[in-house]
Amino acid sequence: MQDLLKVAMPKGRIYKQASKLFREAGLAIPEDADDSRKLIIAVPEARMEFIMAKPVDVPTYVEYGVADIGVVGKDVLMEENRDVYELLDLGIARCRMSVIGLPDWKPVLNPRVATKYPNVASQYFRERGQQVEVIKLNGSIELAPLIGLADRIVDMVETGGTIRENGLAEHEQIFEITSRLIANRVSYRMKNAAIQGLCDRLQPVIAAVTAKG
Ligand SMILES: Nc1ncnc2c1ncn2[C@@H]1O[C@H](COP(=O)(O)OP(=O)(O)OP(=O)(O)O)[C@@H](O)[C@H]1O
Ligand SMILES: O=P(O)(O)OC[C@H]1O[C@H](OP(=O)(O)OP(=O)(O)O)[C@H](O)[C@@H]1O
Repeated sequence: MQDLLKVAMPKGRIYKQASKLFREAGLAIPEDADDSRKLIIAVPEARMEFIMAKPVDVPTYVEYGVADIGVVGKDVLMEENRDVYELLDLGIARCRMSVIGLPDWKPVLNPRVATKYPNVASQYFRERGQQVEVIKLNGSIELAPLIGLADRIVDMVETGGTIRENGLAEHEQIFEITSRLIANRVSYRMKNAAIQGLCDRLQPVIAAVTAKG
């Protein structure tokens, strides 16, 4: 019998898109899992078990091997820098990471940059030879330039609605972001048939979705 795969699934905005993709790949993901508060969801027909995680924790579960594979945004992967394999670009939860500020922003010496992504932001400005003070926040990042905590922010932009409604401007686009399928290094060897089988089922679905735009 095929190995059972423990899958770290992000709760929240990625889950709906990931479960849709898995269903389109022919996996029997129960519909009632979408609105459930259960943290461990058995998906017996697909030989899977979903571990419902906070998105930022997915690479941690996978690195430690308590999940064999996981679904996670590239933003989180870059920030967390965990020792995991990145297997597939799933093409879902598409957005971008950008530098944002007031429209009339002018460069200052040693500016403050607020973000949920201190490692990515520090590296970005370091590579450009710009000295900045990075301030870590956990949400409502757009507040920072509005109330004078920071000169600029590094944050996600999807529809652009949040920056528009708050009178902010997107100064630089840093990366295009999509969600990725990641694997624990040992699981990838020990459960290779099951993991490869999943990738083989997902790939044509991803190609079709990407072709549609
Ligand atoms: N508009 C968006 N803002 C932020 N992230 C987005 C957006 N659209 C897609 N994403 C992707 O979704 C992932 C999860 O988003 P986020 O970190 O906001 O978690 P969430 O689903 O709101 O759950 P939680 O609030 O519990 O962390 C991000 O890491 C990113 O890859
Ligand atoms: O371009 P948009 O479509 O408006 O999406 C971008 C917004 O969505 C995210 O916030 P989220 O909803 O996760 O809230 P939080 O970061 O304040 O928790 C992100 O941090 C931006 O604020």
